[in-house]
Amino acid sequence: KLEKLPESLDPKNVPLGEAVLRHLVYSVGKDASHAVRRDWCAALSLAVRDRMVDGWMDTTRRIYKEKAKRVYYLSMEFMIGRLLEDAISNMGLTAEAKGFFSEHGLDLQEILEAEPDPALGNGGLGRLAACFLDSMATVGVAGMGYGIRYEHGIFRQSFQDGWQLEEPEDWLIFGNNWEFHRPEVSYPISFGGSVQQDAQGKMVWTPSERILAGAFDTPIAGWQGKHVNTLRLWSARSAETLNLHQFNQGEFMAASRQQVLAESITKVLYPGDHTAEGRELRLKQEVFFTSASLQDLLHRFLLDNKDLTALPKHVAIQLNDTHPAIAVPELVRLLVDEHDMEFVQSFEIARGCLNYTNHTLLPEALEKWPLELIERCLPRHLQIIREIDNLFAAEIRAKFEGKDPAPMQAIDPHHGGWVRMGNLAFIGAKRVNGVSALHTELMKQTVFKDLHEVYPDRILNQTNGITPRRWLKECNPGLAELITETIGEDWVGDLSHISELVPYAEDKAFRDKFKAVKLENKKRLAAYIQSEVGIKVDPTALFDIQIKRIHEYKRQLMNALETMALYNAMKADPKAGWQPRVKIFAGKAAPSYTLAKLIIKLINDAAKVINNDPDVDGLLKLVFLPNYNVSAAEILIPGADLSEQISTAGFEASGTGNMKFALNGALTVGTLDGANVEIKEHVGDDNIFIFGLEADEVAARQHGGCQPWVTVAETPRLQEVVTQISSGFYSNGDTERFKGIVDNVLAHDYFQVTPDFQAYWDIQRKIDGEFKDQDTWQRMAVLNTANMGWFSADRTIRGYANDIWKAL
Ligand SMILES: CCc1ccc([C@H](C)CC(=O)N[C@@H]2O[C@H](CO)[C@@H](O)[C@H](O)[C@H]2O)cc1
Repeated sequence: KLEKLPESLDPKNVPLGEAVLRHLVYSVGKDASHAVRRDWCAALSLAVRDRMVDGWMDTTRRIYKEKAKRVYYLSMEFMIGRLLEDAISNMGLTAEAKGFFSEHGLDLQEILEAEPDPALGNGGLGRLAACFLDSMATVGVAGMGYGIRYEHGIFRQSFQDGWQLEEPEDWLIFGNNWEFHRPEVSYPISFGGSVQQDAQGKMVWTPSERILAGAFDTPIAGWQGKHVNTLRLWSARSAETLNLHQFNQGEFMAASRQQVLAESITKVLYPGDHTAEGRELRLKQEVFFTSASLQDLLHRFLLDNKDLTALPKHVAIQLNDTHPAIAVPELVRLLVDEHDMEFVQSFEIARGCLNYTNHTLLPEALEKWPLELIERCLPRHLQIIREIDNLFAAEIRAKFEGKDPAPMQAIDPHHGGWVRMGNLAFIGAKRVNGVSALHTELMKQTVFKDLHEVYPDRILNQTNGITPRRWLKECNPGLAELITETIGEDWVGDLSHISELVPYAEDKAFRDKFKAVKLENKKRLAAYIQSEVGIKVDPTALFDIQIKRIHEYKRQLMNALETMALYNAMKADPKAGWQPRVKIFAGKAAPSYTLAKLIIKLINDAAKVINNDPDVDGLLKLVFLPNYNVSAAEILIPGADLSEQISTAGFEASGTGNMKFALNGALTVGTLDGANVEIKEHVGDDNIFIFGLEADEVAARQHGGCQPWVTVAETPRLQEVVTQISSGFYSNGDTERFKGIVDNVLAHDYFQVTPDFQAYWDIQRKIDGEFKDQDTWQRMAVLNTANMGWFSADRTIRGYANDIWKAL
């Protein structure tokens, strides 16, 4: 009877401003005259959330009614960024919100910036998951994100004398206005103990540790709020309550020991991007959210289905890399141990639902857990993994005479015994995909070569994408308005329409407007740089930006070395008519990654020298912005002229920053790596700057053993810079400080900086020339924006839905 609420309660019938004021007073408990920006931010968030709830319930009701196939996206990371501007835009409330606040002399932009940025991810993988949530809700997939509600996301980065400092990130300190706590949704997660066989021969696991997973739901509205899906994040708490007796004895620590231990599981995100640290707590985090998610989706399935053999018809599960790969034995365990199903049938059901996406080929990023740890923490899962390996081996022996299954199995008995999560995920999945065409081919030729031979149709490609809502409509309103006034607004919901801009590349008037928008964005970025690091940059200079996690394969070092060589050349002849450049870096290094942290220090030390040298004032500035995150990217990307995508070919699985820059009218300088290859195919060879060794050449050199010191000696500009660095030129004469970098480059140079340096220098000089011819440059820039339609995450999600999930 209460299904349909009285009209008067429908938030759509209350002007947004009134709803904001009502929440300010009755939800936030502040009156307008004393409210600060954060209070208005909270009130506006609650008012906008109200508008999403009806759509949310409608979507849920529709999914149940239509028995739509459900998609569950399991990810250890969701780098969702601030949600308010995105929700306002997707719900079509931007104008109304702007109007209300300017009416009251308040600036909506300032209120939006009062929202904390929930950095629940490290980098590409986490942000992709967030873009996918937006696209699944926009395209109308019944998709649900499952992850961890970390109390602390990726660390806050600051610099002390140029060195990276890490501090805990505190996104929840003022509460979270978007989530709904679901205390009634709670699942037990078990660890340790032992497994016995009962009289009926059934395996019974008696865990030594049990904690509870509690659900927190965040509504995810798609474009125009047509569909509102759910992001369910799990938080750990103890199954036991406080030990009151101990507490009264004053043993406060002992009394809350269980609570502290349990809550530590969802306390903080592991900051390792590409380095599997192999810590027990990390394994527990992976098991915790995976088990809670599988228990929850089975519970939901059984609400209106009885026959678990039908699960694959109604449910598709996507494993975001190997981090939730324990899902393979865990789903089998739940079906066998808790639903009394037969082992082989349970494995078939699990394999019918599970799909695995690989995001990296870096050996150190491929997770493998010590057998003894799995034995100790997950004795029942290990039994099941062994049975899966046996089933797999039998299948291989049956199908491939004389083929040894051992190298492909999950368990590697050698070197003390390991469980290889990549193999486990591959064996337990129906489909395995890479994230760019090149990466998927390399997966077949390298890490999964033998598995690909035995399962030739299992691997397919789904090239990454980005949501055009956050990464154009919201972060670059100037360009969005220009596009909409030129070709209408259909591009927001369907980015393939943006190709209607192609003819305007030939339209001088349009190019000038395009350029004017870019200049405004560069001025905004210049103000941000001034406020963040106190460096004044000229918005008419060429803004050359490299923003991403710091990693040797992403080659921030090669960019820094080229910058130092440019500095030398400018100093040698300041009047040579140089194209003024602002080199902008940003990105975090994993705290344990010393070489990456040393590269940050080198760039900061070089900046001190270059930015204070009057000889190159107005010609060259070097900036390293602290604490790069989603919100910073939303200011940096619209203000870029040049996008640095210079990874060692074969190492960047896809990249997604490359897509964001090109969509916002920046030109790419890059290698034929990851999705750069496909960006080149779509924007055209003349509208991108490609250089360097290709993946097969890199592989040949890495296996062939190269002599980087010889290459340096043969590359004068590089030699000069390397000599300067090792002589202490950038370190007040301290010849030791950057020894780690110099020795590494000269001796190993595994990531091929030395052989690619000259080509990189040459193409940068070519770019100087091209930028001077602004008409040509703007034509190329318009053609980049106009040809990026395919890189919408809506296209990617439709690919997953049609080729993998069968869910549309
Ligand atoms: C276990 C530690 C760990 C943590 C995160 C990861 C991620 C897979 C690293 C990552 O973010 N990979 C990036 O994924 C993006 C989305 O597909 C790609 O665009 C990037 O090329 C890839 O580096 C590996 C290992």
